[in-house]
Amino acid sequence: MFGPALPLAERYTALLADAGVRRGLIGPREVPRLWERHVLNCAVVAELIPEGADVIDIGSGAGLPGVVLGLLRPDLSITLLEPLLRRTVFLDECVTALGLENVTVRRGRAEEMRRELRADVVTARAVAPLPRLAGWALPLLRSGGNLLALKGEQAEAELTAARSDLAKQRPCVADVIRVGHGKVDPATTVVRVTVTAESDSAASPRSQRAPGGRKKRGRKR
Ligand SMILES: C[S@@+](CC[C@H](N)C(=O)[O-])C[C@H]1O[C@@H](n2cnc3c(N)ncnc32)[C@H](O)[C@@H]1O
Repeated sequence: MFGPALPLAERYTALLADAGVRRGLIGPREVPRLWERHVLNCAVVAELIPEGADVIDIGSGAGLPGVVLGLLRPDLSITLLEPLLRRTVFLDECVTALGLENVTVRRGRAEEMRRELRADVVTARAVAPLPRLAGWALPLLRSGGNLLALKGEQAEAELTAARSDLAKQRPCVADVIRVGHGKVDPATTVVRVTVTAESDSAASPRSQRAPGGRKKRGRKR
């Protein structure tokens, strides 16, 4: 699945198992299942993200899924958004160690970034219940953009309970999809919320750029 990025994925997994565990960012019991349950589980989400997209990963923690997406997809421009210093220090170290020129670490809370950040895709894994997460993520999305929330088996129930909340926040459609069949078991469950076309007078010209309109950047290995 990783192709030429496999050595980077292995290096990142080793960083999680070593410094990630020592600094309390990953539980020691997760080490035997880091690859299957964490790295692969996040990697399969890449197939939902269009070429050249700007991505914000809210609540990156130790870098899941943002670092995995960044190393797998050099075409993406990824912002790892994380409020806790201890975690942003680790994320900066990962970005440097892996030479990820397409990944930027930003310390802050998602709800405080409305004026500063815009993206085609927002990802989040294990960060907040859907209504709260959508309240943080939807203002950061360009029209037509997607929130991809990695959720557990209760995703359908969570979405059903959250639908009216979502509709109040911004015009959108939402569904639950499972990605990575045959690559990861169980497949990764994603709640996808797509912002539908709207007349958004607050949108900046930048916010209306289509994915892929950005010049590609190379990666230093
Ligand atoms: C349970 S951890 C999940 C980390 C990672 N996404 C993962 O799956 O391993 C939740 C993360 O969300 C971050 N977080 C909490 N509130 C946030 C907010 N308002 N904006 C951005 N991140 C937030 C926390 O600091 C923490 O790192």
